Amino acid sequence: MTFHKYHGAGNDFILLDDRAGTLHQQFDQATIAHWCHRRFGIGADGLMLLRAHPDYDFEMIYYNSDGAPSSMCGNGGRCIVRFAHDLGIAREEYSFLAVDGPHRAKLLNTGDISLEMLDVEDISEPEPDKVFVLDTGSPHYISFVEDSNQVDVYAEGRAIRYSEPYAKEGINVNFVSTDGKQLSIATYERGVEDETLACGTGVTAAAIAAVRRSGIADGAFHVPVKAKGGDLAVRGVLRDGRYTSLWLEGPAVRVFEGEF
Ligand SMILES: N[C@@H](CCC[C@H](N)C(=O)O)C(=O)O
Repeated sequence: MTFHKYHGAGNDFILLDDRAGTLHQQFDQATIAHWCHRRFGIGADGLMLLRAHPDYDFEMIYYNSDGAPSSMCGNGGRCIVRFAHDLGIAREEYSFLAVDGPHRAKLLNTGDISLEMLDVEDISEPEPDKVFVLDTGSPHYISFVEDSNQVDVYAEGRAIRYSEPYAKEGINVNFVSTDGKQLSIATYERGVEDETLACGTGVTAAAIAAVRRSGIADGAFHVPVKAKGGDLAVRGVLRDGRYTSLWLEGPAVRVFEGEF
């Protein structure tokens, strides 16, 4: 079987062309976890299948590196668009179905890929002005800190991820700091159960939390976000408490392909 390796700002994935729709019969959760293992397998934060779909350019099926299917992956969404393009599925604008619903995506002149994310309205603030919890396709805990690069992401992220009320379903934990111009972010991902170099739904959640925290009125926003594996940005519009027209932009790069 041919596999393809891609990354989006260091968030890396194994991609499989499953347009025939037969691959899921060939592996189970333990096999995916084995392939994603960084010492005994190919190594990746997740695995995706690109499936044919009658109403969309393709369907994205996503698994975390623990081998279990999970919720939306923003960097995965951007990488699977690049994969579709590399497979010869050429579009001005892509339209694909993911676990959280339909998405549009575009290849930008810079070479980056921009992915439309679902609207967000429900945001809770367990610690006002410091901690925000919201779902951008995947659930995120956003904690504003002095310097995200100084946080022990594995220890502190894991402690929050396994604390009540999050332990059962899990949550992705993001430490975010700002210099007033851009955000810096470090993320602990559930299902990988470790720090990853970037998380697209996490970057989207951090940008929304930063806009909310700034108290700005309705209007368009553009938030650059520095993840440990690369630079991303989120564009959007705040209207009557609803974050809409959300586009996540950043690199999505083919690394190599191989056989197993
Ligand atoms: N890396 C992803 C998020 C993947 C899903 C997450 N680990 C979860 O299970 O919630 C991204 O780029 O958004």
